[in-house]
Amino acid sequence: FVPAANKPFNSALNAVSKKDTYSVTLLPGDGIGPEITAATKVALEALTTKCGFTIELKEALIGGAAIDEKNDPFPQESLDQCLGSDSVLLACIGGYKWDNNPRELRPESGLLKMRKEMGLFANLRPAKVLPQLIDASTLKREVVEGVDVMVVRELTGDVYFGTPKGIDVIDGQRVGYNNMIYSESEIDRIARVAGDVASKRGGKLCSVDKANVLDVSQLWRDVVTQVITDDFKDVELSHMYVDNAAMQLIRWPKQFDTIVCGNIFGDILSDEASMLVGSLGMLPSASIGESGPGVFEPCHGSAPDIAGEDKANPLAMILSAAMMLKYDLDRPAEAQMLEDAVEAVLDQGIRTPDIKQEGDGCKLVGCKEMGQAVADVVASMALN
Ligand SMILES: NC(=O)C1=CN([C@@H]2O[C@H](COP(=O)(O)OP(=O)(O)OC[C@H]3O[C@@H](n4cnc5c(N)ncnc54)[C@H](O)[C@@H]3O)[C@@H](O)[C@H]2O)C=CC1
Ligand SMILES: CC(C)CC(=O)C(=O)O
Ligand SMILES: [Mg+2]
Repeated sequence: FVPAANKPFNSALNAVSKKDTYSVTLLPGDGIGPEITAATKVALEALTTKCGFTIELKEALIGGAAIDEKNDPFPQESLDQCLGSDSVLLACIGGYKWDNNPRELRPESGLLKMRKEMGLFANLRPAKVLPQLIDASTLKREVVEGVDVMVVRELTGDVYFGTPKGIDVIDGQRVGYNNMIYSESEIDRIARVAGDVASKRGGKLCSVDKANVLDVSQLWRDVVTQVITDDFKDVELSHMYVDNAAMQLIRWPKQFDTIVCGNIFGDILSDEASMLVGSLGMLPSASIGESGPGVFEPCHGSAPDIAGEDKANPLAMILSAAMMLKYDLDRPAEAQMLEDAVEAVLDQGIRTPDIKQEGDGCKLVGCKEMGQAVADVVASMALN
């Protein structure tokens, strides 16, 4: 597992070399998924037209949509299609309709299966505060201005996958249990990704755990310490208990550069970090493994409370597409164009409801119009 020196992080991916035509699997999923997918397609199409290359987007089923059609939240044919693509772009899954299904027939099981079967053990969740959105955060301007944190979340272990698990009747009452479990090798590989990410960013890595109470966290701390001190000598490593980290992220987030943590702590802390940025609808992510295509997905869920109302913010998915261009498709310049276009749209004062402030003088738009606005900017950009 050798870090690639020329990459902004150790993707360790079989990233394809730059070419004219790419195949990408598109997983629209549930809730706001189809809406943000449509908006992202419009933006991507403008980009590929402008830059003269092709991304062949082929849809596949995941989540509730797959349950409804195939009685399986991640059918084998979807997995095969993903594995055969250059990359995968996912919207989001889940919804009330499937909440009472047996566990194996819930949308979330499809998402977990996809991550496990594709070996996507590292999830990179950048929370970078854009100057245009400083006032969209519920926190004070001086707290969030300039924040740039990368959460490196382990994605295929922890309580989400540990066994034994279940709900049994013991001594006449129901008892529910899951197992928080990590092997040394699982910790080692995520620590190497985090060390590489940190060394290519600000050089500071904070490992978050609960080693004061949990044995699994003690092992986490021991292995992370060994990997970083032995093999990433330029990285300054610190450790923090997760309860304190949750508080420090709000108190003074600028103390963090790169954070590494297990699956559940990373899930929670990254949603928290989204409010530094202003909205969960702004947070992209990259899910990567040691080989094969990555999956690029917003951090948020299917937002059933606003689904079908053209209110969703598509920028997290559009920024996830930018991460895909950069890390999986060898198109860093085009990724930068998409990111620049998002900022230009925000500069124009265009806002979906989640990032609109009362009296800010900005124009309120829906999901569709936001996607089109990004596409319009891309179409008007000069090529270098
Ligand atoms: N990766 C995925 O597909 C994920 C799926 N889920 C699933 O999503 C469903 C809903 O879960 P929640 O806990 O409500 O989390 P959620 O992330 O879907 O929504 C939380 C809040 O953020 C808002 N929000 C989320 N994305 C937004 C966007 N792009 N634009 C504007 N507002 C946005 C929602 O309206 C809601 O108020 C559940 O079934 C859950 O299991 C949850 C998290 C991740
Ligand atoms: C539905 C969960 C399994 C996923 C989640 O919350 C996430 O990946 O952020
Ligand atoms: Mg989550």
